[in-house]
Formats: sequence, structure tokens, C-alpha cells
Amino acid sequence: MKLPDGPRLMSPLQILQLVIDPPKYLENCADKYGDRFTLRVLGNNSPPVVFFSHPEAIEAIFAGSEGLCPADQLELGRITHVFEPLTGPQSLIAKDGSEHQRLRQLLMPPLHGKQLPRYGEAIANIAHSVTENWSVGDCISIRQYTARMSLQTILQVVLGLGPGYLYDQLQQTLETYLEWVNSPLNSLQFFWPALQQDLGAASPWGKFLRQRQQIDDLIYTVIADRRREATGEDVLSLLISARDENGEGMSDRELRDQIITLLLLGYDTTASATAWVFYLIHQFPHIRDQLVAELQTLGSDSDPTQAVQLPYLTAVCREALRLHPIALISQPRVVRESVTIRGDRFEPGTILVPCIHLAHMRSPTYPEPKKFRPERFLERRFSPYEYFPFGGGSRSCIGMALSLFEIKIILAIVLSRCQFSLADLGPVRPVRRGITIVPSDNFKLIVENIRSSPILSLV
Ligand code: HEM
Repeated sequence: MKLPDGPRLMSPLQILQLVIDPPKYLENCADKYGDRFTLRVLGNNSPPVVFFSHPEAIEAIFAGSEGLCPADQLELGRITHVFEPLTGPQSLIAKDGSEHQRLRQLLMPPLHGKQLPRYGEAIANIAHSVTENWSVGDCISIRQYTARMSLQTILQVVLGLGPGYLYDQLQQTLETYLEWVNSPLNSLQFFWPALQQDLGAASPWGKFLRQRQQIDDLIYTVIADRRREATGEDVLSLLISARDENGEGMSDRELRDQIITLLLLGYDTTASATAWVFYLIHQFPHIRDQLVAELQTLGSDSDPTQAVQLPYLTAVCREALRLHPIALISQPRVVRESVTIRGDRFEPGTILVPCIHLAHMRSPTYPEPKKFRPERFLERRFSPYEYFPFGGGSRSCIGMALSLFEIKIILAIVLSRCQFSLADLGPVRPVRRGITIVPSDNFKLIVENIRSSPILSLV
């Protein structure tokens, strides 16, 4: 088997470059080796890890197509096991095959697009309450606020929690926990099991275990409350009432693993994506002005959820997620039986990685790929193998509809009240935060004006 070419550097040096500046390293490799290349980034005896960005190769990995690569020849990449200390072994992302499918079927209905209008009013109110104390002249670190809005949304949708003691406690503890887990230094522990030693409360791993216990205690309290009165239509209530083919419900431990998975995967991703949109539209104020003009077409008595249908707002969000896709790759797949993809044969054990970032940077698909140009999404449709910020195939993101809905409502509510400018016109770099890519910290907005009557009012 001849693998696609790739850098000859020793594995630790490849890992280092990938950890320090992942988008740049991947782009350099694509410039040198083309739309598929092999890295050795899983330790000293790393199996070959092949990155793909050509739409036909992405289709073969996600969907399988005749003569190419049936999806059942691939299984879940072992990389997701690094998340087990966070999500637990019963989590959807740790499962494969029929168990994975079963869990997806349980988790998806409440997050489906048809259900979302039910959450519209709550999200609009969250966006309003988190931002209502801003005054003209304030210098805002917007990511802090998008994080709060995203966390409050997910607590309501997933746990069915409204304001109150448990909501406040969970919000506070999760904020601190995720800041800690996502810091570049602490996140290293998940990749190096030797560092996972509980040497007391002050040791890094000891601190992680104690924070995790605090959150677990709160989640188990919510589960116990909900078991007593499972009335809501939130994700937790539906999971509690679900039964398998033997009539068995989920144990508390299984419930906890799914809930924490949704909180961890849904909170930070949406917060960062919303922050990127705020940054990009203020880097190019004519785009912000066009968005505001589009909001004005709705009229002040419109329901904010109507904003979700606006074509330019939708194009702006899509283009932001193309340029800065939050997750650079889809979950890696391991070859179980030999497969051939676009003429290359891969043997069992090879790891295949659909690279979101590089697929979104292909100039044949996206002319001037580094340019923020929302119009490209009004001019043509892109296939799910050319554009896939939420991954694809059997493991695609189950929170896609919710997060897009949420980002648009937040933008509509905030922009209809406040006008901003960028505090610093210096460049904002994409930086790694845990496994996501977020705007660097030097990005702040100044509140220039607050409209006395917002373009859209709350319902
Ligand atoms: C802008 C926000 C988000 C982005 C960019 C994003 C991106 C992704 C990506 C790239 C994947 C991997 C897909 C693959 O391997 O092909 C994923 C998986 C996943 N996401 Fe999201 N996500 C976002 C929001 C959310 C939200 C709000 C939730 C939950 C409410 C969520 C829950 C999940 C889960 C559970 C998986 C694993 C699915 C599986 O393994 O079957 N995500 N997401």
C-alpha cells in the first residue's frame, strides 16, 4: 500500500506543529502535498492518519458510494476516546454501530428543526437579559457574553432548567470547569494519560476530578428531580421516558453521560461561532449595515424567530462557519476492511480524517477562499461534501439546527438594539481552545449607540 505523501518529520514534531497552530500547519501541508496527505500524529508508533479535502473523498468517507467506500468499512476513530474522562463511557460519542444509532435516535427529536420555534422566545429573552446592562462607551469582550447566552440556552433546551438555584449553580460551575478544561495547558492532560494522576486537590488532574464531581452532583440532582416529575419536552425528560426493546429505561449514569456530552459539545462551539460572526461583521461594517437593513424589513412587531428565515443573515452565518469552522476536522474513521478512495487503497488500521478546514479553503469550490464574502451562499448551493462545518455522515452534529437557530436569534436581538465598532483594528487570529478554534482574546467591541426603540421587539 502506498500512502499519500506527507511530511517526513518525526511524529512528536508533527504533533507539536498541529497543536501550536493547527490551521496553518494543515494549510502548509495542503499547499505542499495536495488534497490528501499522510501525517503521523498519534504518538511514536502512530498509524498513518490521512487527511482529505476533495469533495469526492469526503463523500466516500461520509456516505460511501458505489465503487468507492461503503460506510460499513469504517468505524469510529480512536481519537474520541480522549474525551472519555469528560463525557463518560456511555456517551453517544464513545459508541459505535447500532448502539450509537439508538442513542442518536433518542437524542435527536428534541433538537430537530421542527421543534426549534418552541425555544425561540426563550433564546430571544436570554439574548436580551444578558446584554441589557450594556451602555454606550462600554468595551465588551463579546465571547464572554456569547458564552453566557449559549450556556443558558443549552441549560433550558437540554435540561429544561429555568432561572433558579440549580440553574445558577450549574451555570457558575460549568463556566469555570470549561474555562479550565479548555485552556491549552490543561487540555494536554486528555491526550497524555500519564498526566492523569490524582495527586490531591491542588494537582491538575485532582482539580479536574473534583470539578467534575461537583457538576455530576448537580446533574444527578436535576435527574432525580425530573424522575419525580418528568413533564417537560426538554431532552432530559424525553430521555427519562425512553425505553429500549426490553422495556428498560436509561440508568442515571447513562443519562448523565448523554447530558454532559450535549453540554460540553453544544456550549462552547455555539459561543465561539457567534463570536466569530460578531467579529467578521464588524471587521467589514458594510456587511453589518446590510444585515441591519435586512432586519429593518421585518418591522418592529415581528416575532424575532422570523429573523431565522432572512437570506442575508443566513448567508452571513454560513460564510462565517466556512471561514472559521470551529472544529477543523470531522471525527476520524478507522479503516476496518480495505477501502479505495479516489484511486488510493487504504489498509485496515489507517485513520481517515475528513478535513473541514481544508475543504472550506479549496479555491476551485470557493474562489478567494480567505475572503469573507457571504454572497457566495446566495449565488450557489454547496454540496454537503464541499461545505460541512457540522461534519457529516452517521456522526454529523446533532445540534446543527439548534445552534444555527440560536446564533441567528442572538444576532437579530443584539443588532436590533446596539451598534458597535471594533475596539482594536489589529488582526484577530484563530487560536486553539481545547479542540475548537476560536477568535484570539484581543477582540473586543465598543458599544457606539443603543437604539431607544429596537428594530425588533421581544414577544
Ligand atoms: C456552531 C456550533 C456547533 C458546531 C460548529 C458543531 C460541530 C460539530 C462537528 C464538526 C461534529 C463532528 C461531526 C462528524 O464527526 O462528522 C459535531 C458532533 C456533535 N455535536 Fe456539534 N457542533 C455545534 C453545536 C452543537 C450543539 C448545540 C450540540 C448539542 C446540543 C452539539 C452536539 C454534538 C454531538 C452530540 C455530536 C456527536 C455526534 C455523534 O457522534 O453522533 N453540537 N459537532
